[in-house]
Amino acid sequence: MTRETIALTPQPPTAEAFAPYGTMLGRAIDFADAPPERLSWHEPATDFRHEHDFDTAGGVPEFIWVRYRNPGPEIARLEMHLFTEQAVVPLTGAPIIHIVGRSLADNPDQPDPDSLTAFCVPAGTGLCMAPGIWHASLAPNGEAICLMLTRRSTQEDLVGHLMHGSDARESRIVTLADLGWPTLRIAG
Ligand SMILES: NC(=O)N[C@@H](O)C(=O)O
Repeated sequence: MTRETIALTPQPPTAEAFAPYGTMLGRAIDFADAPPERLSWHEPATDFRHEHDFDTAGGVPEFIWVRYRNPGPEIARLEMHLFTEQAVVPLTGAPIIHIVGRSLADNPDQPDPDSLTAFCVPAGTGLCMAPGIWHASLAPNGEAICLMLTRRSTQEDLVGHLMHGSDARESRIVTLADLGWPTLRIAG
């Protein structure tokens, strides 16, 4: 790899732009005219609609509360979860920069640098990643509190790895410098 730096310019999340990585949550839609399969309801005081059937591959789903404080702009590590989808929904005013990517075609345990995209995710929208999607999150505008939906066994496995160094059986975490990558950063 000859590039000095991989610089990603965050883009707004749209259903189309995020489709290679999973499902965008909270896309703009006319609640009053949502198609029947969206199981929606609209009245003067309330709108709601179906967004997504969350898939944990049979595991126990788990909500966790996440506080991101890493301002970036560099991203040192990427991680992915082998079996479960994972959704991240910013709750406070500060948007997050969520970086996602897919694995190399010939090595599922390494991200493909050419597949990376950064999204600027404001409160009120969210991203639900498919299993195997590499990711990292930055909070350049101050701490961002997020709701996260994941799989309990994946979380237990991840926390055990982070706290005690046990083998991660349900996730992969890579340090990009160990892969010989140039600096990965958010542009600007
Ligand atoms: N799962 C978890 O707790 N955190 C990471 O997966 C993350 O994306 O922040």
